[in-house]
Order: sequence, then structure tokens, then C-alpha cells
Amino acid sequence: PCKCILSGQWQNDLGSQVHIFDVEADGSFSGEYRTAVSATQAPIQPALLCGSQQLHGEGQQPTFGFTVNWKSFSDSTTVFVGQCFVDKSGEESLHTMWLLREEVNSGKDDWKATRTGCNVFTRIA
Ligand SMILES: O=C1C=CC(=NNc2ccccc2C(=O)O)C=C1
Repeated sequence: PCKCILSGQWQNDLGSQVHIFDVEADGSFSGEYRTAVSATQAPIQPALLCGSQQLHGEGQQPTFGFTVNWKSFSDSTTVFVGQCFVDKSGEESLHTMWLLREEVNSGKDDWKATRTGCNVFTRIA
């Protein structure tokens, strides 16, 4: 029925929390990202995110993507792309890969400015 509509609260294996607001009829959404990782001890302001998910999939295991503009010392951006899966007991999870791009001072450093990895988010609300 309504599995894998991304609106709600998700947590990844780092302990970061994502709050996705209502998903529009065209699949677009916005939300907030509260990261659990940061170099400073300062209280972390939530970063804004926006993205979109496929909605026509009858299989209800849609793909999606979203972009996070980090609010912190480092002017960086992360894009997540992945798919929502539902397991046998109906639990949803978001399997993603991400690219983290930090702002570097010159084109000479462009080669080392993008990191990649994968992350799984599970629904917490
Ligand atoms: O100031 C910053 C800059 C980058 C950050 N990246 N976080 C991530 C990057 C990739 C995957 C997960 C996370 C996360 O925070 O959960 C967080 C805070």
C-alpha cells in the first residue's frame, strides 16, 4: 500500500537523522538533515535537503535522490541516490550511495575534492 513514500524520519548507520516532509504528487520533497558527524562541538544546525522519488513504480520499491547543502564550517554538498526496499517483515530501508563535494581553494585541488561512499537509512518514524 503506502510503503516507501519517503516522508517521515530516517536514521543512517552514523546516527544522523533525516526528516523528509510531505512528498508532492510529482515525487518531489524537501526536508532537513541533522548530521551526527562533524568536527566541531558546536550544536549542529539542521541542513536543508531537497530531492525526488519515483512514484509510478507498482513494485513500491522506488528509486530516489536528494541533495544536502551542509550548514557548517565546510562549504560542502552531498548528493544521495538510492532505492527504498521493504523486507519480509515490512521494514523499509533506504540503500544509498553518496558523493560529498567540498569546496576547495583552487582547480589544482579539484581532483581530491569529491568523496564517495554508501549509507543505509532505516525508518525511525
Ligand atoms: O559539515 C559537514 C560536511 C559534510 C557532512 N557529511 N555528512 C555525510 C556525508 C555522507 C554520508 C552521510 C553523512 C552524514 O552526516 O550522515 C556533514 C557535515
